[in-house]
Amino acid sequence: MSKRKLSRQQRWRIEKIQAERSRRAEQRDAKDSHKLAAGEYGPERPGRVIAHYGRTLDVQGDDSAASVRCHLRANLEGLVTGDRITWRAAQDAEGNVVEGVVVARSERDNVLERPDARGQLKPVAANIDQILIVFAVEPAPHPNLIDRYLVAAEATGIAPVLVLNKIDLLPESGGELRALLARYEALGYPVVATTTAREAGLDDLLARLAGRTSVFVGQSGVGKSSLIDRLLPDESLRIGALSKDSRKGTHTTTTARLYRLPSADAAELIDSPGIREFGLMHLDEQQVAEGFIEFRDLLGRCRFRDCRHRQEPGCALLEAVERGEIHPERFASFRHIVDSLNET
Ligand SMILES: Nc1nc2c(ncn2[C@@H]2O[C@H](COP(=O)(O)OP(=O)(O)OP(=O)(O)O)[C@@H](O)[C@H]2O)c(=O)[nH]1
Ligand SMILES: [Zn+2]
Repeated sequence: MSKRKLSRQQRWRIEKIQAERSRRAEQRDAKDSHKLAAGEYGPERPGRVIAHYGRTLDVQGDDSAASVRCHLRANLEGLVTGDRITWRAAQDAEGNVVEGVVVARSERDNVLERPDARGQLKPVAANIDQILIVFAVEPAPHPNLIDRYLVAAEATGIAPVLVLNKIDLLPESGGELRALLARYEALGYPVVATTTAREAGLDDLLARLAGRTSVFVGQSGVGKSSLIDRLLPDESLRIGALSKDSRKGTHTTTTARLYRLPSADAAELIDSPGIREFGLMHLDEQQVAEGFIEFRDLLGRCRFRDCRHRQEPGCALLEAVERGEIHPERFASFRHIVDSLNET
């Protein structure tokens, strides 16, 4: 295992310890809440955050299809869509669940972040299994752009999947695009080809979505909205199975929301404009290098410890390019991304 992989693991351990600390604090608070709300709320149960609006959340119990508007305990800050939580439900005289209180958050597998207006990183969604990077026959995919998305996805630790949309526009000769896709497939990335213009083509995508929580990202105009419309044809599903009262004051356009797809088994989608814009931000040179998966085993093997992989003698990456083990276009892409980081 390379040195850089280790340091990444160390970072992960620190995060884990911090998460454990806050989990304990949350558990203490949950105990207080237990006493406070004695008789008012039912027993603790597992659930998932479906959407959040400031101090209120929509929660779906693991054992139910409908979501419930929940309050948040005072010290439970920063919950996001996709968080797994513990909650307690309040029932009316007829035994219907009318509202709930969230008492604890479980540890996250991963989290998607984006900078807020002041440039501070803020979590927007958690516990995601895969990032579907959508690109299209038109507007044509720039290989560098795909690499940017892949690097950003790799930095989150969430598995990327490449989705080529608008294959109905693929010319007979579409050799260039196919070669590009084959290159990514050879690196081990799953690739799915779709079209929303024809009836065929969505089955592979549905198979990919089944049993997982996914987000769609990608450049404007590639067809993300069209794909999501196909997957969630029923507007009421999008708004969620909330009662009219619960829905009051909901900002459906800005918040990330989790949807369960009707057409695929246990498939979940988390969507929001903020997530769709996910791209390359806040990354340093080392993260970019780690984001190229074929570089990983070579990192730390250059002659110079501070090698920037430009023209240094004994550079393990340059040598791998020369041997044909790293595709020159991927390497050019790496350079391009690093240079763009230095510009800003
Ligand atoms: N030919 C063809 N056109 C498509 C396909 N999917 C989407 N489009 C068209 O491409 C255009 C952009 O589609 P959108 O779904 O709005 O793309 P988007 O990625 O959501 O774009 P933003 O909302 O800007 O991020 C629309 O005119 C769609 O009708 C497809 O499979 N084939
Ligand atoms: Zn080097």
